[in-house]
Amino acid sequence: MFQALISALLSLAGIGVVLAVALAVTIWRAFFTRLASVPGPAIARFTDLWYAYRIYRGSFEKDNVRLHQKYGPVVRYGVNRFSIADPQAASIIYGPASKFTKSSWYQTWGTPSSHAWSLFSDQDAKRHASNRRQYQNTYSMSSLVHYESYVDECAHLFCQRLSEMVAGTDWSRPLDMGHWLQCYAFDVIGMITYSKRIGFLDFGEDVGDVMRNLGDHLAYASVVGVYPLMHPILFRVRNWLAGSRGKGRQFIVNFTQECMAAHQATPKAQVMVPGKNYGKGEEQGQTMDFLSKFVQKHSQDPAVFTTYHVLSGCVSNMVAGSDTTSISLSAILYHVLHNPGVLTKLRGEVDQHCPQNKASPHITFAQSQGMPYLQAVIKEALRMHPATGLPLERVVPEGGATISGVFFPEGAIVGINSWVEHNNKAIFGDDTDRFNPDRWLQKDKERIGAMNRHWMPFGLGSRTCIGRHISMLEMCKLVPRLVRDYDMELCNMGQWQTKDHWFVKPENFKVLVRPRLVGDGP
Ligand code: HEM
Repeated sequence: MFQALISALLSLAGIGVVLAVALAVTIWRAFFTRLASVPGPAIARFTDLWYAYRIYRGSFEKDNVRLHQKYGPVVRYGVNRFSIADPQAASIIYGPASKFTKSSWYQTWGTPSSHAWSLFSDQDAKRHASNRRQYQNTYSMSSLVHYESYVDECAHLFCQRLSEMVAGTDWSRPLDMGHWLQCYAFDVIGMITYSKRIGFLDFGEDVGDVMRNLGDHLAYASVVGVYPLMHPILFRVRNWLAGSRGKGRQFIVNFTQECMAAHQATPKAQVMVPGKNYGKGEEQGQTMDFLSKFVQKHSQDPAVFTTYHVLSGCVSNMVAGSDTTSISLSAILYHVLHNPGVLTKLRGEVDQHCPQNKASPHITFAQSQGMPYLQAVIKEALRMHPATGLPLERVVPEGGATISGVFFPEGAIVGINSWVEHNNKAIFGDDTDRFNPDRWLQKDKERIGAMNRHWMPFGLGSRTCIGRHISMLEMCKLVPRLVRDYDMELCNMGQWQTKDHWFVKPENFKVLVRPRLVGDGP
């Protein structure tokens, strides 16, 4: 009895000591370290819960811009987390010579095991560089132009579905354009990865619950990433509760494995695109999808390109390749429809370069590259609404770093949010709030060079988006086609609602659509 009492008192004393030490460390960090003078919300000095809560609320891209408007170029948003808005910062943090690595926030984007790396979440810079080299070729622009027919097929089906849905409705039926654009982007990824549409465009719905689980993964990983120590437990508990198919990321991994098994079991789909003239050596049957390329790489060198590389490459496509592109496509359409002057100019350019032709409705990537206004519209929309909306966090390397006049010791987490960078008037001009594609067409080449260096919808440096050429191909082909062949009107002319769980996704992007008759003005 007496012994039990002593041991209980000792345990209590132990807990008390741990709490006291934690409190002392928190107070010391908040008030007595070099970084104590960095301004920000008072509560963020003491706990990262403020940041986790703000992510959960889903509008951190706006919060982040406001923080800098209130506190200046360097802002604290967590105990050891700092957001930077300074033109000099990007090259220090993400530039070619940078030794900054990804922060622990990225851990929740992978499966909790030190061996189960993913290209996006890997914090080990050496391993990442070696793995990235393995994939780089497959994602290069020169490889991707061979996939045009895959994109054409999905663009064709997308337009067919639009026409079917609005046939005879005379503007009366609003379409959930955000959803349909995600169907398009997901089916393109299916075609490129497995030579097979997953079927979103065919059914118009969330085939196999994939979109819902992707959304679940984003919400989970973005919030729990602030406290990654919880990830190994939460990941297992969530999946155990969900049953055999798993939840969030694990569900996507399982779904990917099913797609891979189906691909390996049947010969590659041979779908010919209506209206497309296939040139010599360009037949769709000759284009190798990503999975076939990965499998070939594996059989050539199984020790270097392992079966895990094959799976991980396909999972990356599924997780990173649909929301990002559909959000960017939504942003382009939203801003174009909000600005009738831009629509008129864009349509004029498209009509001139590729007039309507029912026999051959596709717009080639090469044609899209010959339309400077289209390129400026895409760039400006991705400036106004980059798909990712949280700081791209990096850890300050050994020796520390001075950024925007503040010395950050080794281990501090610093990051730039593309929403903040794209809002910087010193880089993009005084009218950053205005959708103005012409800013990319001005004569001042130096200014354009600076804007290009700070345009970061696809990130910057060694961790820049490996899939950006895929999405550019998708956007460059679909946008001019929609503008040329359809009249569209926004249903809610006010601001749209978005949710930022890493990807800043529109929630109510409703559009009225009507096929455009040849010769119609916008
Ligand atoms: C408009 C579309 C897209 C946008 C805006 C976008 C955005 C980004 C950004 C900002 C990053 C860097 C994140 C960071 O530094 O923390 C990134 C990385 C990545 N993206 Fe994309 N992405 C897009 C499309 C795609 C597609 C289509 C794929 C694959 C098919 C893809 C796969 C990846 C992968 C694997 C990474 C990690 C690369 C690495 O760390 O080496 N993305 N993306």
